[in-house]
Amino acid sequence: MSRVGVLGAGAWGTALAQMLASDGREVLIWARETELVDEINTSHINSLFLPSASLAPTIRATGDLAEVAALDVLLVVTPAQHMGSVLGAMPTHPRDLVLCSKGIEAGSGRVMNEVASAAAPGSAIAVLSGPTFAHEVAVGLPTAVTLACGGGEAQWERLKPVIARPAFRPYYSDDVTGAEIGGAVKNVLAIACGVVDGLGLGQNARAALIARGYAEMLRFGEALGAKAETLAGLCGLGDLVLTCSSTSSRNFSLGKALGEGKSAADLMVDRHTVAEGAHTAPVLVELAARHAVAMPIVGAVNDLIAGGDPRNVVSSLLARPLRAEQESAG
Ligand SMILES: NC(=O)C1=CN([C@@H]2O[C@H](COP(=O)(O)OP(=O)(O)OC[C@H]3O[C@@H](n4cnc5c(N)ncnc54)[C@H](O)[C@@H]3O)[C@@H](O)[C@H]2O)C=CC1
Ligand SMILES: O=C(CO)COP(=O)(O)O
Repeated sequence: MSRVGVLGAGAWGTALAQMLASDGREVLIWARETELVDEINTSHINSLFLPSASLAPTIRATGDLAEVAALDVLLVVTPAQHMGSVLGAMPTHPRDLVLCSKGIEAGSGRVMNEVASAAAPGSAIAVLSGPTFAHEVAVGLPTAVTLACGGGEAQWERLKPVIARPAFRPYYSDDVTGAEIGGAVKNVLAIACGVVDGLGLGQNARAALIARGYAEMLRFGEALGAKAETLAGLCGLGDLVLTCSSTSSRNFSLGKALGEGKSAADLMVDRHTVAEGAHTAPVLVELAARHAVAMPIVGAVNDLIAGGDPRNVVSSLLARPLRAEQESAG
């Protein structure tokens, strides 16, 4: 049986470890925080990032990257901005890396599979993404995800018995780029939907924003070589609908607080959980410009993160010239 582990003991890494351990198998999880290693091993809880879950006794935590490097399959669940440094600090890498983080690396503009391929050139890379709030997965509520395998069907055959559980259904895809873009872009759009909620603009506005945001996701994906049908699936539209309609989303909640008038700087300082969309928005604006893709909603979120007034930003969006719904200029 493949030896499996998780890199990163935030809410999502911990929930994935719990999901993997639900059939009694042993799961190793790497935690950056020493106190978390001790707590998971002795009290079987993660009070820092997923306090609601009572963890399976077959989950063992380690702070030693060499231990997780020796596994067969490693789910990589660090925040997007730290994936390169954590993978780079590992002495070797497992045969299969399954990337579960959602974001784009600031500065380089690299999507996660580019970051991972550069840090671990010998590993086969897959991307796991879909509608998956950590606290629901941790208690065994059902969901389904896209498992996009850069190693094609041979990798899918290796990974599906390791990852599938009765309440956790992976669907195969060969479109790694599409799976990554869905997760990265929806985080930014979730901030926008939170702003609409915080400003009290109504449910019509939110639905319109989801549809127009999805059009931005499709245009951007197409420019980077993603398949439209991937973005219409679990990792795109599925995750967009979830994250854009719930205060369980950190991105949505961040947007809601911005819409309610809190300052972006205050909201970002001292966060101990990650709202990836705030880090993705600036780099996504740069990439969209580089590829000549119109992404006005992403641009508006970027303006808000930079300190713009939500009412002015929404007014500017609403004042854009009227055009055909399917026009590529957005
Ligand atoms: N929480 C969720 O429901 C889901 C999260 N994700 C994605 O999973 C990724 C991780 O998110 P969460 O587990 O929710 O994180 P979290 O917000 O629960 O925890 C923060 C994590 O960041 C780590 N961290 C902080 N500074 C670091 C550094 N300098 N180097 C390396 N790691 C550092 C902490 O150790 C901790 O694991 C994100 O990309 C997120 O978008 C994806 C699906 C669901
Ligand atoms: O990606 C997620 C659910 O699929 C989690 O969203 P947040 O990071 O906004 O909480």
